[in-house]
Amino acid sequence: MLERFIKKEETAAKHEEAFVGEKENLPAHIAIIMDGNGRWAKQKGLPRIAGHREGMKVINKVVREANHIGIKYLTLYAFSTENWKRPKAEVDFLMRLPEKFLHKELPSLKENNVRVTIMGTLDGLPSYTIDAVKKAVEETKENNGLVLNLALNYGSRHEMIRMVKEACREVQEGKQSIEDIDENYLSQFLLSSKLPDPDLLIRTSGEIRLSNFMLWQVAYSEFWFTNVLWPDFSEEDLVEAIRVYQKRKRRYGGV
Ligand SMILES: Cc1cc(N2CCCCCC2)n2ncc(-c3ccc(F)cc3)c2n1
Repeated sequence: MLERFIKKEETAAKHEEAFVGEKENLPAHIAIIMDGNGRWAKQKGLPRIAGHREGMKVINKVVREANHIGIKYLTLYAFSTENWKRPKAEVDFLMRLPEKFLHKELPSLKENNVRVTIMGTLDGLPSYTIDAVKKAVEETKENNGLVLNLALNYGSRHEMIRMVKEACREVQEGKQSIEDIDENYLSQFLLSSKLPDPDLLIRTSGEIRLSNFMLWQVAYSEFWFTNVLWPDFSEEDLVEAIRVYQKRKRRYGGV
């Protein structure tokens, strides 16, 4: 037990050292497309759901490390509107994960002052999934530490259609003129309207695409792609992504 504690402290110290004097240029908001779970399982001759189960375990490590480093917002792409096309058995398994994750992790999230928010459409999700996420949002709403924003039943094009409809409705009701519609006005209708846009987007498993994820919000984000499959993603991978981000943002006194 002591060895594990020492190891954890050494790891934390190492990471802290990596950022000593480099706290500036930290990304306030990191968004992650947690990809590669099915491939991880296939490589090990396991069913796809084993990859999702393993992928869920990684979240806790990443949340803890992000909180430790001082990241303010962490958005994780847990389930897209396109995921409904997967086999029923896989979707049923996935829909149980929010409840499983929160049953196990909510106490430590609360202990670490993490606020849980959900970005997506809860309509159409199973009641046990809705109940679990609503409970987590309610029980962490006063926390002011890391915001863990879970994209659940989320699709950026759905979000943009909703945004346009809201704007049209306000114009129809005379609350807004067409001439005054600008980025700022439309952004208020985003599902992520209470969060700043991601500074850094990470995608695992080597895929180089956005997959209908926060298309409006990542317009000016830095992207960091890694071949690491999500179940193998580690604190060191997160630190590496942040370090690359910091190097890109370093201006050496220039503009
Ligand atoms: C559908 C789904 C899939 C899911 N995977 C595990 C992680 C790898 C990627 C996909 C599979 N995870 N992991 C955590 C959640 C979750 C969602 C909402 C919430 F409030 C708390 C936890 C989750 N939800």
